[in-house]
Amino acid sequence: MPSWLLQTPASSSFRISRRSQVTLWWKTLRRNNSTVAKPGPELADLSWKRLGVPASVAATVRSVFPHIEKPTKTQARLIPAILSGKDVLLKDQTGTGKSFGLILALLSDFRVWRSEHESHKKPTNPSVCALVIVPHKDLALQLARWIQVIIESKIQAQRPELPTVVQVLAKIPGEPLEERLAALERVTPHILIGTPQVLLKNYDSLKLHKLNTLIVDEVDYLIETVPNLLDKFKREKIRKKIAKYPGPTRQLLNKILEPRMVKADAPNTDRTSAPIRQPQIQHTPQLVLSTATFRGHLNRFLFQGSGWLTRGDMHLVKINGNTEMSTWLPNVTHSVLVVNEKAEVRNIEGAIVSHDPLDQSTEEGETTVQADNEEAAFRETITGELSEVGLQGEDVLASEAPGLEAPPPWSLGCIEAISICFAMDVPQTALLVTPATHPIHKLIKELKGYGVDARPLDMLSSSAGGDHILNGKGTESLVDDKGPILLVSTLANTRGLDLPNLSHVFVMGVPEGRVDSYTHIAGRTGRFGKSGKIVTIVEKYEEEVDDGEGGKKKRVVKDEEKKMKGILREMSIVPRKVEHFD
Ligand SMILES: Nc1ncnc2c1ncn2[C@@H]1O[C@H](COP(=O)(O)OP(=O)(O)OP(=O)(O)O)[C@@H](O)[C@H]1O
Repeated sequence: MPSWLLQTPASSSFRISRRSQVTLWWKTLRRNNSTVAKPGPELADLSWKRLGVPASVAATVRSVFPHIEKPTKTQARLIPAILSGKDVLLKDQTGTGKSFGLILALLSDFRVWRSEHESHKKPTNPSVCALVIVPHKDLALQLARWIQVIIESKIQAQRPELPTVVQVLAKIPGEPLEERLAALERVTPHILIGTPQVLLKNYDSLKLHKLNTLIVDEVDYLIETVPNLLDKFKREKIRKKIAKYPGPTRQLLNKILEPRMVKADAPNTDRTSAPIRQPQIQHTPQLVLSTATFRGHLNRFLFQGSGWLTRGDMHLVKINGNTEMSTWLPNVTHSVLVVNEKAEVRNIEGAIVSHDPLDQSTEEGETTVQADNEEAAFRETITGELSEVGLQGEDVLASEAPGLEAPPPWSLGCIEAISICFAMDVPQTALLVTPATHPIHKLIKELKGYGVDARPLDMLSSSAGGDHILNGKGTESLVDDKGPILLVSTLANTRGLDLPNLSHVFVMGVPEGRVDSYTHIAGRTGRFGKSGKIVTIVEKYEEEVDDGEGGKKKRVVKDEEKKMKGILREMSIVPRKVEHFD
């Protein structure tokens, strides 16, 4: 295993909105009358330097990431916004370089490094300057790896020790958390990247008193909000539940941004209900929230319920990119395979042989998709809150303990469909995204039985993901002489991960968060103009089972095909046929 992973700090000193929703977003932007960073054709030509990235950082990026020639449009708006010290709300497609842009901005931000500029002496009361909250350990490791590659590049004349620059605080399997906490106690990094539960649990030992920048990546996943379209009673119930049991990210933001919230809640002398906005509350860190699926209800919560954005419109930049998946991932095709109770596999109804971007025909009916989606997105958010990666791994192992044999939650037809597509189509690397409830090791064993080289996605193992972030360039080195591999993971553990050379993503079942989840899963491939295929395997059957009361039979219907049709229609995606199943 390469040294940087072994070297823990301790050992070294939109979803695609329909048009109406896009309009709503923009209306909200206007109503809030804040500074909106508008794209311009000239942005593509801007050099890093013009964005505020120091020449040395820009030269290093060019040297260690040769494929990165110029800023993306998102980065051209994001980096100056962060450097301005304003709060930033960023919504743009998957794979537009949002996370990379966040890291570059931090590396370019004088405020993050100022203790070293101000004095050559060791600071007496050092503080973390930038805190980055991410949903899972692999994303934390990926971001830290990018920073390490830049900091330790040969062309950097002075190379600071990595733990002084960045540390990761997350549960890493096989590594005691205490070691990371001890390292954090010994050396305060400028940038701390962590997962919410671990950060919250250890909040009192984090040195955040001079925090400049607070970033939440994949924010819609980390901050639970009440979906719009549920009925009033349900909405109220969920609101109460969230108020009683706020997730760890909410709690962290409440603690860190408390001075702003106190001011906002203070008695208002002019007897209006408008929050008080005073310059003296600006000492709280800048807040940066980023995701590809920034929903209206999250937006509303941020402005009307959170108390976090009380510095006024002059202190806020909103960046809103393109939201149509068909335009942002033009080289990605979407297929759905439907498995019945006899393990027979067919293409979803309405799938076409060749993709015609002009053919956007849709079917009638299924008007409840939006409401379902909102509710499912909420459920997924809550699940995400409760299951950080480490915990989920433990759950999986527990469910696979001997003596607890339960029938697998997938059908044989699903496994066969994946195996056939994998054998026929995948040249190098594919990803299989399963529901969080699936026992991954059992699934892998079953896939291996069909000849698939399946491995759990694991950034710490060079043979199952780690090489990707280690070489910083791609997944080529994942593939040994044996042939293509299938990395297996859950949605919770793949959000935001960058695996540039994936050609295929297989999805088992309807993603729980519906359109939002599907957007993030699909966004693992087809990044930066590459092509990719998403194949979702769903079940449709009707069967009679005992009702458990008096031997009567009841009819059980599972129709995931209908749900997938709804998702694709909402995203204006026309599915393509997988030819092996015609
Ligand atoms: N300016 C650029 N030009 C070309 N490639 C870039 C550029 N910036 C970042 N990349 C590449 O894009 C990938 C990173 O994308 P990143 O994870 O930042 O996207 P993202 O918008 O955060 O995606 P997601 O929404 O899925 O989290 C990396 O492979 C990185 O090398």
